[in-house]
Amino acid sequence: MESLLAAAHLQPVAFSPAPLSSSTSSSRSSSVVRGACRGSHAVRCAYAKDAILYALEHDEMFNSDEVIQWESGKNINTIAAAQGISIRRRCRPRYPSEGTGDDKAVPRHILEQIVWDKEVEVSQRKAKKPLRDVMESSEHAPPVRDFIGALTTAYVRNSVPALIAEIKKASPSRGVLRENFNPVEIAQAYEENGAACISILTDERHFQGSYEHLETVRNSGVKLPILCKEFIIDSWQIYYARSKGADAILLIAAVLPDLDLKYMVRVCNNLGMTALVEVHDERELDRVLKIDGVKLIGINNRNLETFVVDTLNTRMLMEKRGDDIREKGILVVGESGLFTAEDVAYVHRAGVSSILVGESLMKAEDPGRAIAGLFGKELLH
Ligand SMILES: O=P(O)(O)OC[C@@H](O)[C@@H](O)c1c[nH]c2ccccc12
Repeated sequence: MESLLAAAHLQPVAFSPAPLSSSTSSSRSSSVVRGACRGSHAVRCAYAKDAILYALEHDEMFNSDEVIQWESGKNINTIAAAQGISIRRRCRPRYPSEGTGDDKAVPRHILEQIVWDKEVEVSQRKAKKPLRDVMESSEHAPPVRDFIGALTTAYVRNSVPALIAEIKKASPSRGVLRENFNPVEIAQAYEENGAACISILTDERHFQGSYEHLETVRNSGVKLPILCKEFIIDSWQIYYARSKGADAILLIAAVLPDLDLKYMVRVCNNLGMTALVEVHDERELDRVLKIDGVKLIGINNRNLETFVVDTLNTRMLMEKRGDDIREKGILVVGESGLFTAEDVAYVHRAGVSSILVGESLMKAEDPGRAIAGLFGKELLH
């Protein structure tokens, strides 16, 4: 404890990533110290000891957004807004001595609602399984499968965009998509019909998904790499997804400020996973193109705040930034609102080499057979 308190005075602490392999006592100490570094200078000094005690007691690691708050003295929502992010974080109290200040706030749209619900969910999950335990479980997970490799091979094999086929029971925009829902049967059908990868929704509250779906599909004998489709707001979730067998994870630029994105991409890469970084507009795409280590970008045709879907979005962004993307060797996934072979050909012409499809497959009587309909031919696998 002495050394922790001493270390807490060696401020400012530059941002450094959290421990990536295991939670040793020294790595734990450093995260605790970073956790202590919050608020204005005065607040920081007054709370340093409290914060360390609190962090030790709760075994909690703080995320980069909190470090930026401390470093800049600005609230995370102010920082995020300056980057064009409209999602406000709920700012729950960290220390017993803090108040929330925005108890009466109401979410402005569905994405903000989802993120706020997610903050509650994640803090409950973390309380049950602290970071060091989840990191340890992730070390015993089944080996990571090569998500990007699977996309590239499928693209070369079929000369049409590689398919990431989604398993999604419901969505906030469309309600329940499929009553007869057996994730393993659907995954097997996707595999038999030439999908390159599988995406599985794990959010329970808004999509009726679960990590159990992911885990059972991963242990079912299906060989395709799996994307964990989540609303990631905390690196804890990445380790958790890995511990359940995920090979790739979604990071949404509309939700995560730059430093969180950078940090989380790095966590994914260090775990051998693929980060699919999702953008919806030019500003988000430009932010993401500045981040080192991004290998896969998803262009979402759906605006997550309004649900409006327009495939023109993929074309427009590829026209504007396609050269830059190709130069960096980044692969692009066209996401959402793809129902017909014409839709797929359209985004293919726009320059994408992979697509992510959920609704049109989930609504089909036979989701496996529906794949051929999407491409106008059977896929080889
Ligand atoms: O069902 P669709 O329109 O084919 O879309 C699939 C996928 O793109 C969509 O589920 C999605 C894209 N980005 C997301 C972020 C969170 C939840 C879901 C999504």
